[in-house]
Amino acid sequence: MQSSYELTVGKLKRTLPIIPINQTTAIASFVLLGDAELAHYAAIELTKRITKPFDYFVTIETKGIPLAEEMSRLAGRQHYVVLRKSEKLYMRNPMSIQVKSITTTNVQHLVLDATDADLIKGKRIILVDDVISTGGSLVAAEDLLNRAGASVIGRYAILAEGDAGNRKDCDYLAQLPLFSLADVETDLGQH
Ligand SMILES: Nc1ncnc2[nH]cnc12
Repeated sequence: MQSSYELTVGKLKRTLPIIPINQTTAIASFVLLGDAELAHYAAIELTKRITKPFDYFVTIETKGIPLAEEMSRLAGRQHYVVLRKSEKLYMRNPMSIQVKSITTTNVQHLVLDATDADLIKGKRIILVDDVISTGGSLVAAEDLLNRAGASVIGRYAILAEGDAGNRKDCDYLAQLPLFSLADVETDLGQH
């Protein structure tokens, strides 16, 4: 098996390194930060697919931010909301929820500033992120948004990883496989 993965997103191609994340599994590491071309192109393609009326885009810190920024501009939205990974001193009454992600070992938090919570109360939300994988971040994000009185009416990501490719409630541009670490190591050992 290969030690990198050739990703195709519409007209764009990227070579992703395959990185172990635990004893058994490796991922093709997709880092949207810094890839202005891909963020812009993916935003155009995903924004085209939005058919329902909505009020705000919401994304999850960190790698969803460039995508939400581009999609907001394209959809003519002045403001979008970022669920942060930690409380900041400048936040007013932050609301928070626990989340476990595939790429981080520790339990993380998603945090919503009360100023943003006030903004999205009773509003229709489209969640956007770079990759949907286990869905853990998405579930936590939706719980937090529901607590704030908002409802998620759409979910868009550039990539759906592993089983997320079977989800019917998310729209995405390409699928990303998960890799067995045994296969990756066998391959690396041959070079
Ligand atoms: N393949 C991947 N690359 C980068 N971040 C991820 N988060 C979940 N899956 C990922």
